[in-house]
Amino acid sequence: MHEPLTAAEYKAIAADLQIPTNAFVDGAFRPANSGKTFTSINPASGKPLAEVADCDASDVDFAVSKAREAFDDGRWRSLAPGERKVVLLKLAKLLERNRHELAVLESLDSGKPIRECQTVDVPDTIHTIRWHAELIDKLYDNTAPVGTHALAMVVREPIGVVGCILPWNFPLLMLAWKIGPALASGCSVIVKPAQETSLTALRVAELAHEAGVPAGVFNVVTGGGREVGEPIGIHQDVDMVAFTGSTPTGRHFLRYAADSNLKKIVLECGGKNPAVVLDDAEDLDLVAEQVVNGAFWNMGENCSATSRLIVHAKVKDELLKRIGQYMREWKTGDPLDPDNRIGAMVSKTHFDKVKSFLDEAKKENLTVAFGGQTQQGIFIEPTVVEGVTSGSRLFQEEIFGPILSVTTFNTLAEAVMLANDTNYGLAASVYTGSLRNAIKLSREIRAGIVTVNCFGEGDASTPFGGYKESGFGGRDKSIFAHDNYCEVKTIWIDISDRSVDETLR
Ligand SMILES: NC(=O)C1=CN([C@@H]2O[C@H](COP(=O)(O)OP(=O)(O)OC[C@H]3O[C@@H](n4cnc5c(N)ncnc54)[C@H](O)[C@@H]3O)[C@@H](O)[C@H]2O)C=CC1
Ligand code: BAL
Repeated sequence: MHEPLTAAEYKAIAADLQIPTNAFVDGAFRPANSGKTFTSINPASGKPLAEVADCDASDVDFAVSKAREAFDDGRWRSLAPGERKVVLLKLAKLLERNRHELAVLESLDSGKPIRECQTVDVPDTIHTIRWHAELIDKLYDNTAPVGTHALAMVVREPIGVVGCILPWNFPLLMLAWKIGPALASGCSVIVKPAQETSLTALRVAELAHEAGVPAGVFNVVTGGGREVGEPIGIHQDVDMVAFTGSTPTGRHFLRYAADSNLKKIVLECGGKNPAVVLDDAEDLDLVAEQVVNGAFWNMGENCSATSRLIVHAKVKDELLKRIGQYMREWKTGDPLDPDNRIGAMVSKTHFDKVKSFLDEAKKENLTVAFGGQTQQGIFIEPTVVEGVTSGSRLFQEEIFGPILSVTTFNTLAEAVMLANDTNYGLAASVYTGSLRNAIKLSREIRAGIVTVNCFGEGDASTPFGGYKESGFGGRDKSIFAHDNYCEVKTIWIDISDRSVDETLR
């Protein structure tokens, strides 16, 4: 279904793209109230890709009023779940039909390799929308065990108007992780894409409208964090914010909620994810392949990227040799060429941040085992740095780029201590031939996702989110995500013959 095209075919699609550039509010594209735009850059070429509406608080106010209107009059929330499902499945179909265009737009806007856009970002986006659509007419409400004198119904209701604040590393997929359950549940959404990557969200909103999502239910307001994100965060009429991005920005949203209407906040933030390799790991080739994929997939611009290799001292040299071999398959270059697995960093600002960690490695006299170079433009080669200790910035800080640090240990207790020795707790991988060690480590590592003898993020049916400073308030994906977008209401119906005095007792 998601058959790859050739580089020439992708370039032909790129040349013909109709790029959406205005905000999408109340079922129509609109420029910013101020008429201002910002330039979206193609990170691979450094050239302008589009002039996008640079919205502000007045655009947010308008979008929220339309989203509220749509929520209150019930044009979406009051449909039977099965009716919302039909519309969302139609959206999935339209996404499928436009899959090549969406993949190319995503790649041009973010610098991601097209092979990943085509094989992961777009199909997983479609699958996520389908999964939540298919779930929604199979969820039952409950009755509480209160006895026969009353019927106590416990019902879920859509929470209302939801702000979805998106990052730039998976623009389509993070959109789907938020709007999938939010729209299926009956909420209205105001999506704020990252400024670096606004384009695919606009196209999806247009397709959702075509699929039959009513006007006002799915709005996209483009612009900066301070100009659009903050007004959503402090808005009195936004009931919830679902956020993916950095931990410092996540903290802002907790403050916005505290300073406004105590809106519900769900945060999916950064990670500093370990791959722990024990000396009983059975197949070091498999370990090397998985670690390389975990570290360098999406250029390491991934909150769940494997960024710390914590390896038993006995197997470190052998594993690094094999990692070096697998890294040869990870060519850096033009993201629209499906042979390349490493594209451009998302922006010059982010490139500078990631490069500063290469400089830091030099400053700390660490050994660069592989890579370590930048390439013309804002490309960074996959890099492995050895001898990193827990005090190093490379060990503690989220790099969000293709840099893997290597630290050795000698005992299991030391491995657990190192794995847990950061403020983050999103994901971890454990490589071992012992079932006992796999279970022990999976339990002792404080992270929301632990994979055994593989790297991965689960699938649509598994919750995604972190412990500690990696997350707050709920999980993305799976049936748990629906809880984020719902209030729980108790409806108590007394059917006893008792007097008021008796029922009060
Ligand atoms: N957990 C994750 O998936 C992500 C983590 N990051 C981390 O964050 C670092 C910085 O990247 P950024 O793009 O600056 O991420 P960010 O966390 O600042 O941006 C995420 C979203 O929040 C918005 N935003 C930014 N500042 C805001 C504010 N004060 N109020 C309201 N909304 C605001 C942005 O416009 C964007 O839509 C990266 O180097 C990486 O370490 C970045 C993107 C995704
Ligand atoms: N790995 C998918 C979620 C994220 O990076 O934000």
